[in-house]
Amino acid sequence: MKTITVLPGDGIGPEVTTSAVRVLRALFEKSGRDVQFIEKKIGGAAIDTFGTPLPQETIDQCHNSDAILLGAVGGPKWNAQSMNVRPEQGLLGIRKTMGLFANLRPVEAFDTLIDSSPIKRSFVEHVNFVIVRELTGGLYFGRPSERRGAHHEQVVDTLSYSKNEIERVVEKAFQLAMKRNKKLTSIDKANVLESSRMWRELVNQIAERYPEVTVSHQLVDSAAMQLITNPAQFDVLVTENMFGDILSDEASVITGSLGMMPSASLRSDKVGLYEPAHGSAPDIAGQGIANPLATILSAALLLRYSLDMDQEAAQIEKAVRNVLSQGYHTCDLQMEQPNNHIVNTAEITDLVINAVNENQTIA
Ligand SMILES: NC(=O)C1=CN([C@@H]2O[C@H](COP(=O)(O)OP(=O)(O)OC[C@H]3O[C@@H](n4cnc5c(N)ncnc54)[C@H](O)[C@@H]3O)[C@@H](O)[C@H]2O)C=CC1
Ligand SMILES: CC(C)CC(=O)C(=O)O
Ligand SMILES: [Mg+2]
Repeated sequence: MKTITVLPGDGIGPEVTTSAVRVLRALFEKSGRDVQFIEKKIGGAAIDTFGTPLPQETIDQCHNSDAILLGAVGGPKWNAQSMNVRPEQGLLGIRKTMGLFANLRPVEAFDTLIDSSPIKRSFVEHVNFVIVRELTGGLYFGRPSERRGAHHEQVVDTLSYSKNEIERVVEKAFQLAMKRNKKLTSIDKANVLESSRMWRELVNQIAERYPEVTVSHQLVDSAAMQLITNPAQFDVLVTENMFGDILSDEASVITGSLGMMPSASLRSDKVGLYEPAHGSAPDIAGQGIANPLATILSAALLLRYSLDMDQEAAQIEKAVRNVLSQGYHTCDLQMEQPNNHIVNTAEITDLVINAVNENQTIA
């Protein structure tokens, strides 16, 4: 039997993981797969119960899982707490403890959502790329990271990488590019940062083993602009942890909403952690209106990468497309077509499950 650990977290986290688990259960029932779901706490919810954002029982359970499905962590309730008990530390901690160094964030402009993006239709049409974000090193993990001085008048954060940390994520990005359109864009700040210069050197070295892949380098500031002005040029992007964090929220604008961007955090074996790219959205939490599609699409990635269930993954993706193409969407998406229906989190989940059940085969 396979085990999926569910970490709902905070804010809209429990709302969107509930949706994704419902879709997964429907699929497992249909395909006769024996999969158990075990829920554990992380983030603010864990601080409230255990005094820590990443309790040992959560870590142990994740280590005994085939895959992890996570909602989101954080919220204003925990913002006043000192840094070592912030909910976000739970998320960073589980990624690091599990060694999940490669975060894949696919960006696809679905036909029916093209006009939901504020970017011109001609720029967004046919866009389909994946951001590969380094996830367990870089600026979010470098030490020291602290306040200094008698009056805490100074502060330091550190961007640190070993060769191996860069090589393994770049290798993953090349492997992905080989399965796609064989185009890799590495994003850095090599005109300023030593870490970026080493990053660039290693990308060029690894490129020699992938002669079919066309490699280019872009500075992160210009890449941020080109993501909006010419997103169709991209196939696979690979970049440092914080650069990838920021660029992926920016890229979500192409999809119509942050609520449309799934992610898979991977390592060398099949175990992975799957979560939407968005946060806990405290401004809409508890209202039942969150868009669960990023988490449902993350569940599809879970099936593909951790459970070898490619066909079922494709069924979820097809179901999501079908529901959107019928004009159903949550209120974060702006749709102006005539058959436009705004629905809530539970309703869009029901529609996806119905669409999964109706489509026995993949077109
Ligand atoms: N992976 C994680 O657990 C992440 C956690 N965070 C945490 O989340 C908290 C809130 O952060 P924010 O900066 O507000 O970012 P956020 O991603 O939670 O929200 C940004 C905006 O997007 C909207 N939004 C996000 N997801 C949505 C969805 N599924 N459906 C509809 N609308 C959606 C929100 O309502 C908000 O207006 C913070 O504590 C932050 O640290 C932020 C990013 C990722
Ligand atoms: C705690 C943050 C690094 C979470 C975040 O913004 C993300 O992973 O996208
Ligand atoms: Mg982020």
